Amino acid sequence: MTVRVGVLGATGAVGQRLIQLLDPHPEFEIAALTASESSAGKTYKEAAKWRVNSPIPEDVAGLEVHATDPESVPDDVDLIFSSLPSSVGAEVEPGFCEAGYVVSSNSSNGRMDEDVPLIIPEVNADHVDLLEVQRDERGWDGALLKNPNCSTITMVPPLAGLDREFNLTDVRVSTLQAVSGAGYSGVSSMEIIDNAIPHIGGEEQKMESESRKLLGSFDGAEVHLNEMDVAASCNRIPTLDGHLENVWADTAEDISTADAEAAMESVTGVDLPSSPEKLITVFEEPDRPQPRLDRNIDNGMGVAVGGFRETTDGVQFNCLAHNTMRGAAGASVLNGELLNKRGYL
Ligand SMILES: N[C@@H](CC=O)C(=O)O
Repeated sequence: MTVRVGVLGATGAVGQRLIQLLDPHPEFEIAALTASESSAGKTYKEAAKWRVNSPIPEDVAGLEVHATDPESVPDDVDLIFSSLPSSVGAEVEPGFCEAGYVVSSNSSNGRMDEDVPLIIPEVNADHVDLLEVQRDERGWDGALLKNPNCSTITMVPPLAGLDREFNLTDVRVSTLQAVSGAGYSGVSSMEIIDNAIPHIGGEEQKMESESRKLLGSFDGAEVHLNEMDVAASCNRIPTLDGHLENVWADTAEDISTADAEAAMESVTGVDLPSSPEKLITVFEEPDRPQPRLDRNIDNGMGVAVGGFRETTDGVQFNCLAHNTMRGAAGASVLNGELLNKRGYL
């Protein structure tokens, strides 16, 4: 049965990607769009400055955009995708859940809340049942589930393979993040052309905390954070899409580069429409993965790894994923598919 879905923040960069992915989706049908007050009452085509590299879907172009409040969204919408600025998400998402809507959110508010599942389906799908605890505690008919930050999503699948086989103790990561991560008006051309910016506000803290939650264990009542120590340094570079990351991972057990590659490849896709079969592609060429060449791997939903070297206490590698697909809109859609499959809608 087709699931009727709504998109909050539909005119933004991630909102547009969501529409691109949801329009042809085999399980979902776009039924409601919301944006800021200034867009309410306009058609989507009038309200959105469409910047995605495929035409605006015809059946979406004429839909009316509503204000972002639960009263504006029809009751027969079963699932809401949210890509709101975090301050707005914090204000409105709980109201949607209280009104009975199930929300798959890309916004960063609430990701570390104890009763909010933070999910990458190929890594920790079992955490979704934290929603039972959330519903009990908050008295919601709806539910709130989050995907992680784009730079965290890039490194966690390969780390999951290492942790399962060899127990991670320390992770150090330095990122080279594309400008699309900051949105259309995030970084000006004068700031980023011929430059690199060694600061992305709040990003390091997100990588350090979210990765420990994703690789933590769920005992049916709460998620216990993984005990590994994570330190991140985040940098913006002038690529358009695709976050590249240099990772140093220390393990409790001895590990060779071949062991590391095999452990990562054991983290495969899951049985959901947007999950790639393979998930992690290992490159043997020392100069891969690269953003321009490899960000669209598995329709932008794969993770590419390479550049393996043994270190004193573990292994060093590079990883790359498409930040607005696997790292944002695609991640939310995948979580929506999980919610549907697990009967939460
Ligand atoms: N916070 C991230 C968003 C992901 O693309 C960034 O700034 O790059």
